[in-house]
Amino acid sequence: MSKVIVVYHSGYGHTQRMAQSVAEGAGAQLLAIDADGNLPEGGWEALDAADAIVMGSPTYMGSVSWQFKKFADASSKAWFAQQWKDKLFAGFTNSATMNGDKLSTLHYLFTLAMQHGGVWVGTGMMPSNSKAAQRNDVNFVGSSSGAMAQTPSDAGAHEMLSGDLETARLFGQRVAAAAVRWRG
Ligand SMILES: Cc1cc2nc3c(=O)[nH]c(=O)nc-3n(C[C@H](O)[C@H](O)[C@H](O)COP(=O)(O)O)c2cc1C
Repeated sequence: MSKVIVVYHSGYGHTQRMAQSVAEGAGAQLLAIDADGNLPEGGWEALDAADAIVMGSPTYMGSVSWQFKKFADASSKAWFAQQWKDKLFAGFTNSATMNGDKLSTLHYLFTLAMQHGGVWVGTGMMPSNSKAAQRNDVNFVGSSSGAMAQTPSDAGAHEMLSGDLETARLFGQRVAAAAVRWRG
């Protein structure tokens, strides 16, 4: 069986809900980066042992949160030893605005994965962009690089749209299926 880890930071719970949906779809272990930018005990070892690492961060000022960046910088230890080479990687983010520069966040996660010598998995999903499209459709936000969710700035995590969470769940499923194929 392949091992998928979802490592994420969430300041106010929105990205955490997304992470839970991705993990549900992937059958993955969740690893939360805390408010100080640190992993729980055993976190690094779990990442070293993973076949696929799915990274999640809220979009803050057009990029990842500082807590996620602290984790990324600390991952240079694994980079030095090329410990994460040839793992699968994928990413997801949530922001308040429909665009909100979420793609910059995913690009950052992609670059981190490439620095580690990983292989990137996108959503593989068609966008919902016809006249009949509804905001709550799967992949209404329309991302191929990684899963995206959009939650209004005054909406709590419990108010996240089921369509965005379903997008995250299906994305997790795709990463898990890719990990099985990648292991051979
Ligand atoms: C410091 C900060 C910067 C933010 N920057 C952006 C941004 O660049 N684009 C955007 O659409 N939303 C932005 N937001 C809104 C967050 O992306 C949004 O509230 C998100 O749901 C937070 O996720 P979290 O609950 O997992 O922390 C920002 C919020 C904060 C607190």
